[in-house]
Amino acid sequence: MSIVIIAYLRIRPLAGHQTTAIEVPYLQIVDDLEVSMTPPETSNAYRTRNRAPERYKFTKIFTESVAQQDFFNKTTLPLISDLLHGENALVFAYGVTNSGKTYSIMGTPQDPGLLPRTLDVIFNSTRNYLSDSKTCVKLDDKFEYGIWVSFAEIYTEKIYDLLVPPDRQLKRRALSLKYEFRSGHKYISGLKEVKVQSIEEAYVILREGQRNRAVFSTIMNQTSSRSHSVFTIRIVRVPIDEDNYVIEDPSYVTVSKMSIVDLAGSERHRNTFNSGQRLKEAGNINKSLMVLGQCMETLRFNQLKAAMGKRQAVVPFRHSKLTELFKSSFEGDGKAVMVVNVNPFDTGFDENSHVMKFAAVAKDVATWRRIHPKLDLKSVSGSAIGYLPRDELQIALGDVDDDDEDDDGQDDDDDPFVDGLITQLEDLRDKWLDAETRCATMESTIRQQFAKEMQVELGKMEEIYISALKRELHDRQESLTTEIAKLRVIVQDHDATKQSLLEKVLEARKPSTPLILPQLPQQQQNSSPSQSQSQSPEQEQHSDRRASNTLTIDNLTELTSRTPHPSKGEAFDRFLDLRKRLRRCVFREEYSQTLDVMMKEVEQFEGVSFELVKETNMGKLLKLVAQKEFKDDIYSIQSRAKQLFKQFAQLSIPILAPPKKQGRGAFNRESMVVLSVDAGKEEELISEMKVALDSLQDENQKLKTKIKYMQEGQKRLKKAFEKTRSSPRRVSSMFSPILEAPTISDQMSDIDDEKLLQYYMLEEEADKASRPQLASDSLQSSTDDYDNCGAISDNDESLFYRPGCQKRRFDI
Ligand SMILES: Nc1ncnc2c1ncn2[C@@H]1O[C@H](COP(=O)(O)OP(=O)(O)OP(=O)(O)O)[C@@H](O)[C@H]1O
Repeated sequence: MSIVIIAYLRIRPLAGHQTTAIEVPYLQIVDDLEVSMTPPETSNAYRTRNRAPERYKFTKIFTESVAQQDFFNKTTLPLISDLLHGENALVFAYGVTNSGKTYSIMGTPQDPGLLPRTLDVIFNSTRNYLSDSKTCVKLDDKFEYGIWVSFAEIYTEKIYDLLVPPDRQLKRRALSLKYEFRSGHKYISGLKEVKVQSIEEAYVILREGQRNRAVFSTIMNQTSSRSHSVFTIRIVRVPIDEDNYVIEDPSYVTVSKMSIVDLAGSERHRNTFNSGQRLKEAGNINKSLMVLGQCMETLRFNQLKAAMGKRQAVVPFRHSKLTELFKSSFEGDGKAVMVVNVNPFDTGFDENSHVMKFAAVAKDVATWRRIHPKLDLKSVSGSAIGYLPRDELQIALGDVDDDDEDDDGQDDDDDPFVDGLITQLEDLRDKWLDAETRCATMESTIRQQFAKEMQVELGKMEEIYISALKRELHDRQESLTTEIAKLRVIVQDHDATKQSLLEKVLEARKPSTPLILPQLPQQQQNSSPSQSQSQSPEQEQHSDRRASNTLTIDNLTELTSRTPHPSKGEAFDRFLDLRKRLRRCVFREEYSQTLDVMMKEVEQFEGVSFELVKETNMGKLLKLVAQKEFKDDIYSIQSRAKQLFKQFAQLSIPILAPPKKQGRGAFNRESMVVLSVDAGKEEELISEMKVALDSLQDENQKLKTKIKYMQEGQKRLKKAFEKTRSSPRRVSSMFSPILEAPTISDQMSDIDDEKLLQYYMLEEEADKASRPQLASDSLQSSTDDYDNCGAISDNDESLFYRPGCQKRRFDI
């Protein structure tokens, strides 16, 4: 049957007068079995490891409020029952200094700890006398119990007897560990074991040991927490027969022990600023606690290896006195109970985390429980043997303590040859164990070294990686900065362009440079309130003066539908080439016939536009030539250049020409509007203007056609009038307003459809009146048209209102 090491956690309360040194509590109780520890920022764990909370499980957690009695009942009482039934037990308190180990084990006179209470219960149970606590274990009354106690101290890897007072020289004799052949376990050779008959005797022994410990501490200038104290209670259980005699047969005697250990504080010497003896102490404490930790780890590994069917490693029990002594307990000979003490109020996270980690490993160690043979009391016979001191008992039980210095050695029945072989075997066994241990230690050291090196390597790699990342980041940042700078320049350029455009727009908005457009039809005027504004007289004058700079609707159209850049065409190349040749000739002063030929070429160049001249810089060159003085200018180069320059300069006039002077068909001053152009709305305005222009052109076309028809009609009307001089007065009075009226084209703007209709009516009437005499082809063809529309009578108004006819007339 496997058993695990039992681990209890006891949290020390903060004493009433104390104030905590820990600002933020790092230990939280999750439930009865689990605590969580969050590394605070000040801890090493926070700086070096991950910062996630660490969780630790225990067999049970006792909070600050637990009473000593309750703590004892739940942790140690069950072990006492086992002990009195022949099982071994180990209780040890583990924790940093000041965490409450001694308080848990010894307690105070008013509130005793586990050890005094254990003694109390043992005597309550084995004697008929009950102490005040009255806590006891129910036992079979067929046994007699002998109780022996011993008290030892392990200090700097040496074992001392606390029940031996210091001698006159104040010297302490260190005891050695011996091998008990029968059980195969180590015991402290020469340790005084005192048989106690009552609880009082036991307390006296306990106090004696504590006093000696305090004296030794003073002698050695040590503090109590620097050593491990081991109090052992040995129970010898002997059956009694029906006649109440103790059965003397040693095979029916069971010996069990319970050790209660108050371990030294587990703090590390680097945190305690020790030197000299203190450092040695710390080193040795650390050694035994470290080995204890290693043993736990190895036992745990072996457990896992066993599960995988692998070979088990040697547990380094022999590396310290503490582990060597309690090897059997950790190997399953009885229960092992660990009391983990923590003081989260004035002990740092790192120290307690170390304790917790140890506990976490130890808690999971499972060992195979050794079953002690049960006594069959029915078959017991013989005489009683009574109680014997341990050494006598050992002899009675046949134990051979080979290397015990205090023992004389051999039994008379022992064979020296066999003893020699056994010794050799022991030596070999020891050597083998040593070798195994060295091997395990080496492996562990190598692993640690390797882990350290790996850590260093990983650290380096991390550094390299981080620096590479930084470099990369820096490069990217730089390239981004450059990119941003470039973009800024572009934005600035754009801003400049925008600015200049805005300035132009503003310039255009100024009353000095109005954007003058012909009055739009009613519909468009309504859509743009600004268009309904008319010019003030000053503005009119101004616009007159600057007529050449005014952007008219014609110019606008011309500008927006300007032909592509001349440099793209073949004419441009030729003209440019011509200019280059001309310039070369002028600069070399080759005033020969060549220059004349070139001038002729320029003069005869077809399709010269203002832009072509401007883009090829021909204008400038001609100006230059015009200003140049020629000797014997037989080809009149200078005057020809002047002429050409003027001629080319005039090419620009159609584009930026002032509005056509007023006249028939031109836009009069009243029909002009001044538009203010909002920034960024130029495009919109231009497209609006285009639409307006289109509609104006349509309108214009229609009007022209109407005028043409009217003129024709007027001619015909005149003719008809001449032919019908003899007609009734009524007719002539009807025609008189028309004949006196100005020409139709002059009235163009006043003519609307209504009037046009009247003209046609008169024309028709005159036509009808003269029809008998008329035979002209033109009129005939005209009446043919009417005939096609249907019958015509004098009063037939439907002539003009019949859809087909009316449409034909108005569609023109
Ligand atoms: N559960 C507790 N309730 C009340 N007081 C306690 C408790 N635990 C410890 N103390 C008090 O805390 C102080 C330190 O405790 P203790 O001496 O037991 O610590 P320790 O771990 O044994 O230290 P060291 O390793 O130095 O021996 C003592 O004054 C003790 O009375």
